[in-house]
This record gives sequence, structure tokens and C-alpha cells, in this order.
Amino acid sequence: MSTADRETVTGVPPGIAAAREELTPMLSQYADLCAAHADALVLFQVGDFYEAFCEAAETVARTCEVTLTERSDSTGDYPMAGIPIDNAAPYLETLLDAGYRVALGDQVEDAEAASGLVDRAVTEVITPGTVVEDDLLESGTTNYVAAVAAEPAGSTDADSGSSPTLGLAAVDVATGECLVTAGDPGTVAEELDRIAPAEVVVGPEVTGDGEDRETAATDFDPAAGDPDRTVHGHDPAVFERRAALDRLEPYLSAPERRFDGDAELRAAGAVLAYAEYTQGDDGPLAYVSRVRRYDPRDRLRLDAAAQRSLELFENRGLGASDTLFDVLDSTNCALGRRCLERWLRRPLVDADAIASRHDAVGELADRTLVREGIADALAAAYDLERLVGRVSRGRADARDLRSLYATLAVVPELKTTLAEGDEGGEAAEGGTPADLPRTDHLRALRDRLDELAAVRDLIDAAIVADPPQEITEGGVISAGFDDDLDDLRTTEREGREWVADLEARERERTGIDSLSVGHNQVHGYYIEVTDANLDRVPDDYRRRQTLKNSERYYTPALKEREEEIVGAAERADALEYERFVEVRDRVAEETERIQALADALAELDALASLAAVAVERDYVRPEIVADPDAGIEIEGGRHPVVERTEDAFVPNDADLPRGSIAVITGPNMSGKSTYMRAVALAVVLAQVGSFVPAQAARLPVFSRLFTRVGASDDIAGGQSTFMREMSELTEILHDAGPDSLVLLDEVGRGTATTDGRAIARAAAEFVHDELGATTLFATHYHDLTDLADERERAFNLHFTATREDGEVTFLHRVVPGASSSSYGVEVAELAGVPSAVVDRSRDLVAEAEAGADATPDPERTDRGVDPDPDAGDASLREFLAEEEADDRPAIEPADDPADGAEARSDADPSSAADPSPAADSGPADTSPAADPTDDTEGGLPRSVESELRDLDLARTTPIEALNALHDLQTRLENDDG
Ligand SMILES: Nc1ncnc2c1ncn2[C@@H]1O[C@H](COP(=O)(O)OP(=O)(O)OP(=O)(O)O)[C@@H](O)[C@H]1O
Repeated sequence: MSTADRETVTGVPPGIAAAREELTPMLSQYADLCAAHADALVLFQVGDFYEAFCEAAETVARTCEVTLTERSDSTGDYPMAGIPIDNAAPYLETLLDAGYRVALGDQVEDAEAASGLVDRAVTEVITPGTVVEDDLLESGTTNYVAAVAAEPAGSTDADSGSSPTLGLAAVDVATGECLVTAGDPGTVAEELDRIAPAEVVVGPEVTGDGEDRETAATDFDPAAGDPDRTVHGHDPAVFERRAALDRLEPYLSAPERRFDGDAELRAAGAVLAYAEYTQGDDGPLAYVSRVRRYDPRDRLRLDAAAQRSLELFENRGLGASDTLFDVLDSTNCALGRRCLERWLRRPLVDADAIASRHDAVGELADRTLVREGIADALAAAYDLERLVGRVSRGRADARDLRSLYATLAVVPELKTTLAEGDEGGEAAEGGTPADLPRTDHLRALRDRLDELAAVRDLIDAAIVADPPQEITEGGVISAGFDDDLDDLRTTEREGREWVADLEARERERTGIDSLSVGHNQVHGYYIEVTDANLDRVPDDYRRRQTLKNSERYYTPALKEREEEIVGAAERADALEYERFVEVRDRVAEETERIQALADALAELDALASLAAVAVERDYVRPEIVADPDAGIEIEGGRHPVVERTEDAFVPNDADLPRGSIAVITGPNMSGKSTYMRAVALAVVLAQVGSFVPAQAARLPVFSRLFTRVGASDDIAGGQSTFMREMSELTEILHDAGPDSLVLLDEVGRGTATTDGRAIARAAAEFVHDELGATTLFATHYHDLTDLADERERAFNLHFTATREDGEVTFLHRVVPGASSSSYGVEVAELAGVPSAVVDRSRDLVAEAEAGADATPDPERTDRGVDPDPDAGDASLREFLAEEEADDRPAIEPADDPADGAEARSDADPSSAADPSPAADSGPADTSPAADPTDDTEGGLPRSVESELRDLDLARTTPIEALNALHDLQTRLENDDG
């Protein structure tokens, strides 16, 4: 749905606005709420339903597929549609998915107590980035709303002398996590991709709508990394410096000194203003207790392209589960899952910090029982961060407090587990409980496991074990917690017992055996006597109700008891609510400690998950080398995701000196991309703190990782335009440096071969000469392999294939050196395409290459590739030629009419330039010159030849090549016929 569509139903619906003078008080109240929340769709509580009216009703009915009804009152007839409040979640989700922000206009006073119109107010604005309802939030995920603000013109960054132009702040409204940073538009765009907020609020200067139009960061698109991201403006006043300072005051002391420049300050102020607005504008959000500033340079920088092409969180080609995150996620609770996600989005760059995590993962990998004990204990933990968020917002119910208790209750167990030796024996662990955990990292983590005994005991003493959902109707507070409450409950209970015994007593007193005592909502308690016994009714009975065959009575004593019971119950319910809120408030006072505990539990779960994966998938601890000149050394490396689905994954080594460029060639589908990604993923995993899928690994610490995946490899992403490819390449060429790892996969593939090849070559040279980045460069442009002869730090790797029983098998093994340039033709040959076509294709490739080589290029006179394509083919073709010597019939149909042509071609490659029509088109013996009507030239029909010429082999997959060749073959056969 377009924004324009949405605008017609947010704000005051036109039908209501038009009838402004005649509105009923209720509609008038509705119109006021709509006007005050003009960017949202207001849902208005009427009893048990949230209603919308006029055009807004039509939208709700259409979007949520609920009935549109007609309402009539003094305003006139107008449409109305509603959703049930007690089952609102699925409808709210539908509205959010359709792109709406939804303002809940709740009744904020007791409808029965209200005199006249019930007071209503917007208690919450539900938006994609600020939902807090568990029903609408995915468990274990973080849901951020972000704000981006611009640095006002003229201010400078004191530290670096450069001028960060944009500030970025993000809040998870459910947990209270708040992050703030700043940087140039590129950095902020990258951080946005990393944080992946569901919603971005942009300041007026950013979009250029405000007074500072000249400072607008016009090339900044907050939705660039994710077109599904909701982006919009908000009240420009909240982006003002003064307003931001005031807003931040309750959240942290001396806010003016806490930020690096105005942009950060404004973004932080604005995001908190927006978060408060969505939570009903009730003032500061107490549970946002940690506003954390960070520097993007403190983490391995991965932009959206890298996250996407390395398939860290999303796999557009395969199922959603085939991602690195899915491989790593063996967490046991939502806290750990979110933590692991954060780690993977922001891997570390500090060698000591990385090694410290490796220590912890190693210890947990060794101590099986401890790891399992942690997993068992944490499986009983609830989402502490969201629970404490609800407690602090005053939205937690008694069940939430019990969940909080259950989570706190695992803490002592965890501490004991961490100090326990495997098999219960210290010997097995090599230490006494006092020495355990063995690593500093786990010891520090254990010390952060705050038992919060007072909070835990308070909840346990106050709240019954299995409380009801409602907190206002009693049954929530445990007996023994409050004397007054106990007295009231005793009065109530004794009263009920007295009534329960009344029947027996009255039967005895009156002699009426059929007399019964009952209760109903309208009349309360009564004594029922059938008509046949009315003459025995005592004098103190007062008539309450006459039924068909009986009369109902009460007595003054019964009435008195009833009043006592009802009074005690009402007061008890109210007192319970009061006590409950007190308990909740006391828990809320410990918000920061609970959040700190949540962090510790989350880390423990994430570490245990990494350890479990390391054990289960046979990962090894990488040695982290802090030396800035160290390169990548991996022995027997595997791709963590592909190895799950490939039965026989072939491990490969990687030895990439720092600043080197490996040019990787090989046929399509031979494993180039998988290899490059496996190397990059080993780096990412190691810097996350994980072990890596390899036999051994020595890795340096990189600070940036760039990927550029060729157009055709990213088609599933729908972003395969050459323009995008080039702009990503531009970013790399601008920003990569010696501390970067760069993956270039078939760069230049998205355009004409000559241009593509030239760009690939120039980019490779630039990366090597100017940037010094450690680079893996997969390409089908074979002539790039001569870079190894020309550049000191360039070398070649290639992938090979074999053939068995006429079938090509990729070995998926990387070996040193360059490989063949014309695999498409090889595959065609193996598939049995007539030799005439194969040979002609080969010649055309050679011609094209010769043409390209003929281009004057003073730097390339010593080109190391033999222009003869056969001579340059070091892998597949030679390998296959040997095999074919033993097994020739398998690749050539016995009656192949092109036998002669192949023999000739093998003997004299130049013969294709002077073809014999007899070889190509059967018995005909006319020459082209002899027959001017003949459509052949060079032995092939012209149309076939021109089609062959137009084939862009570098952009053709084997299947496409086969199909194309099959078409050509059919055409030739038809011509023959
Ligand atoms: N080391 C390996 N062991 C086993 N199977 C592998 C290995 N590497 C790759 N494969 C399999 O081969 C398929 C193709 O690999 P990959 O996409 O890396 O090839 P490629 O050479 O990059 O192809 P293209 O040039 O067409 O992009 C993978 O999807 C995987 O199934």
C-alpha cells in the first residue's frame, strides 16, 4: 500500500471532519484523538471492542477482513468496524503488516463509574519498531526503532577533526536497550543495516525538509539496505538540540557531555521522544536505563551487502533456515538468542576480547556436563529483558512476576553448575570447585550472576504459584503475605462457611426437608421453599422472589452475612491489587540489576551455544594473531552452512598472506564462491568468539569485511543491476584498506564481456596496488590470472573437475595455479555437441581473446597466457583429454558426423578458419564461392554463426550453454535435412 493510501485513513477521517459541527460527544472525542495522532490509525475502545469510524472503518474492515456495519445517531448514518479487544493481536499484526501505525484509544476510567461520556486517551501507539506486545513480537529477536539526525552545519568533531554528519540512535522499546552512534552517511547506512531496525524516524535536516535544507544529506537513504523498513518523519521539534537535552536529562546525567557532537545528541533525544510517544506519552521510560554510545570502529564492520552475500541471517536462494545464524543458534532462551544475534551482527575487533570469548567457549566445549546443565537451567528461563520492561512500564501481570521468579530461581543452580566438576568429580575437571570455572571469562560471568534474592523471595512470598491473568479480581496474592488481607479473606471464608451450613440448620429449624440455600448474581443468597411447605416458613423469613412452584426468602442474619462476605471480598480484591502493584513497583526498583543479570544470562547462553555447536560440528579454536601483518592460514576449512547439506563436503586450505590477492578460476559450479565465503565466514566466526569449521586456523583480526557478488549470483536478491554492482564496488575501492578482507565474486559480469573484463582487471590491480586489502577474487575472465606474473602479492588458485562414465564431476578442491578459460565449450563437448560446433565455438573464443589482446596496452606486453586456448588450458581439458584417450566413445556419439572435423581441428587449430564444408555439413562439396545462394560461411550457416558470436560465454551458465547449443544443433540438423 502506498503512503498516499495510508494518509487518507490516518488523521481525522474525512467523513468525520466534514460533520464536525454535528458530532456526538463520543465521535467528537474520537475526532480529537485522531487529530492528535495524525500519523496513526486510531482504534477507539467502545466496551469490549476497538472501533473505527467512517473511512477509517472501511480501512479496518478491508485490511482485517471484519464486517463493516452502519451506525446511526444524531450525526447521521456512518460506517463502523471493530475488532475484539481480547483477541486484538492478530488484527493489530495485520494492520502493522499493512504499514499502519495504530493508536489505541482506551477507556481510561471505569465505564460504570463515569458520569456521562467515558474518558478515553491514547495509551499506546503501536508501530513496527515499537511494539511491545509479546503476541506481536517474535521471541528471541530484537525490535528496534531508530532515529537519524543531522549534525548542524559548521560544527566539527573534536576528536578526529572530521565532521560526522549524521547521528543514529536506536531503542528496543520492549527491553530498554538504547544505542547511539554517529558517522558519515555511509557509516550510518552501514550501522542501520547492522542494527536492522523495523522503523526509522528521520530528522528534518536529513531529508532536507527543514530549515537546514542546505545541510540535507541527500544521498542518504535510510531504507537502502532494506526496502521493507518503515521510514518516516516525526515532530521536527523533538530533533532540536535543546529539546533533546531536556528529553535526555532523566535518562543519563550531564547529557551535554555524553555525546560526540550534536547529531548523536539529537538522534538520541528524538528516538526517546518517539519511544515515549508510542508508549502513551507518560514521560520517561524508566527501563531505558542504559543509553550506550558506541563507535562503529569498535566492531568488525559488515555492510548490508556482506551480511546478505554471506547469508548471515537471510538466505534468499535456499530456505530461510540455511543461514550462519541458524547453524550457530543452539541457544536455550530468548535472551541468549538475541545476544548471539547481536554478536553476529557486530563481531569483535579486539584480539584479547576475542581470545577471551574463545577461552570461555573452549571451557564449555570441554565440560560437557556443565554445558548441558547450563542448557537445562536456561531452558526454564523466561525473557527477562522483556519481563523487566513490562514490570517497569507498569504493564506486568502476576504471571509475568511469576515468570520473573522462575528465571531468578535458575541463577543459584547455574552458579552451582559452573562450579561443578564433570561426573561430579574434581579429578575429571582437574580442579576443585574453588578453581572453577577455569577461565577468567567464565569466572567473571559467574560473578555477574546476581541472585537478586530479595526480589526472588518477595515475588515467591507475595504471588501465588499459578495466578490468574486478571490482576484486579483477586486470587493473586498468597495467604500469609498481608495480615489485613488475610483477615478479609478469613471473614469472607467464614461467611461462606456459615452460609454453606445454613441449609442444614434451617432444615432442622423448620422441618422442611426440601429447603435449599442458593445464590445468584442478581439477588445474592436466598432460602428456597416449595409452595407445598410455605405454611412452615418462620416469621423471620423475608420474601425475595416468587417463582412458579416456590418462594425465595432471606433472613436478616443471612443478609448481614452476605453483606459481610461481599464487602470483605471487594475490599480483599482491591487490597490484593494494591499489594500487587506495590510488589511490582518494588521489583521495578531493581530494573538495572535485573537488566544486568539478563545480560549475564544472555552471554552465558550464547557462549554455551557456541560451545555446543563447536562440539557437535567439530569446529576448532582458531589462533588469533594480533600482528597487523599476519595473513589467513586455514587448514581443511569448510563452509558452515553448505557442509550441512552436502554429504561429502570437501575441506580446503587457505593461505592468504596479508595484502595478497588470490585470483580464483574454475568452471561454473566448481566451488569458487563457496570457498571464498568459507574463508570470510571463518573470519566472522572467529571474531564473534566462535570456533571455526576447520582442522586448524590461524587468523588475524580484520576491521572491515567487504563483499561484491557478481550480478548473476545475486539475482534472487532482485538487485542484479550493473549499476548496483558498480556502486558496491565503488564503496570497496574507496573504503577498503590493509585491515580489510575483500571478496570479489565475478565482478564485471553484469555488462558486456570486454567492459566487464576491463573493469575486473582494473579493480583487481587497484585493490592490490593501492588498497593492500587481503582479497579473494573469483572470476571467469581467465586473463586475470596473469596478474600473478605481474604483481608481487597476486597468485592464482583454481578448481578442477573430473569425468567418470561420461559425467563431469566437480572435485571442489582448490589447487594452486590458473585454470582453463573455456569451460562452457568443454561442457558442451562432454555433452555430445557435434565437434563442428564445438570447434567453431573454440575458434570464436580464441578470436575474441585475440581481439581483446590486440588492444594496445603497454602494461600487458608480457601477458602470461598463451593465446592458444588449448595451450592455456591447464586443468579440465588436459585432464579430460587423458581420460578421453581411454574412453573416447563415451564423449562422442558413434555416428557423429563431425568426427573428421575434430580430427582436423586437433591436428591444426587454424583449420577452422578454412573449414571444409564436407566436415561440417555432410557430403556437400560446393564451396561458398561456387554457390552464392548458400547461407554458409566458414562451414556454418550464417545465422548459426552470428548466434554463436553473440553468445556471452562469461554470462552463460552450463545449462543455458547446453540449451543454446542444443538449439543450434537442431537448426543445423534441420538444415542438413
Ligand atoms: N568444498 C565443497 N564440497 C562439496 N560441495 C561443494 C563444495 N563447494 C561447493 N560445493 C557445491 O557446489 C555448488 C556450487 O558451488 P559454488 O556456487 O561455490 O560454485 P562456483 O564455482 O562459485 O559457481 P559459479 O561460477 O557458477 O558461481 C555448491 O552449491 C555446493 O553444493
